[in-house]
Amino acid sequence: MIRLDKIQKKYDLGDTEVAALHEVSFEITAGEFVAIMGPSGSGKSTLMNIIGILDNATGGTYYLEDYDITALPDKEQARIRNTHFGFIFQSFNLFPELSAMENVMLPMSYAGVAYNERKKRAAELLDQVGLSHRMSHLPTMLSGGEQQRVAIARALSNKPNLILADEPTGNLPTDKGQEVLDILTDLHKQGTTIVMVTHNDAQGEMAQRVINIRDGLLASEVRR
Ligand SMILES: Nc1ncnc2c1ncn2[C@@H]1O[C@H](COP(=O)(O)OP(=O)(O)OP(=O)(O)O)[C@@H](O)[C@H]1O
Repeated sequence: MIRLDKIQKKYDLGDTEVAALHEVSFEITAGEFVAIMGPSGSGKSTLMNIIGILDNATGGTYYLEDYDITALPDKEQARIRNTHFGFIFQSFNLFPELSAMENVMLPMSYAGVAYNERKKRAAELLDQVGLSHRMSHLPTMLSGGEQQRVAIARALSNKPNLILADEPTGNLPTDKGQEVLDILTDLHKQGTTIVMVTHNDAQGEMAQRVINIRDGLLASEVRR
């Protein structure tokens, strides 16, 4: 599904350069649950941003299904990003002026789904994450765990093949983090491919495969 071939990322800071990734190569097969682990500053978020086509590599080739992502124009990259990925971030990233329901509906409007269908699907997804009683709440009226569950419902709205989760439990207390992980584990059982950045060893153990990044290099890999 995903193949990274010698992916490099350099950030140009004018008079200096930061090399965040050095020739990272690996594949992710459809249906896998992969954890990406490594110390702070090792390049995990940079790697996730490249996989999710939120940023471009400065070297190497990224294949997603039959697409050579690195060779595509921005517009085509955006279309693939919107149709293939669901994103979950550490800081939830909900729109504060939109209700839970409207936040979940939003990506579907970008994808051209009709209003009634958007509303129906958003209600189903919020129900799936246990928030059918919170649909009209604004994010500020929701707890952190509830906000992250809205973010998961939003990530699922366009039926993505792949969920990219960057420290999804980083801002949550342990019990609420566990609820989020349980939802991700269920999604994986239903066939969704999941790539998750985590600092937490116990969470890494929930994945089938752990990719360890150190100083922008793939340091080791563990498969279960
Ligand atoms: N926009 C940027 N401009 C310049 N340097 C950057 C930028 N983003 C990241 N870096 C640098 O690239 C390296 C990798 O950063 P990255 O955010 O990918 O690490 P990380 O493993 O996700 O860290 P953390 O666990 O702390 O989130 C770091 O040295 C960081 O300072």
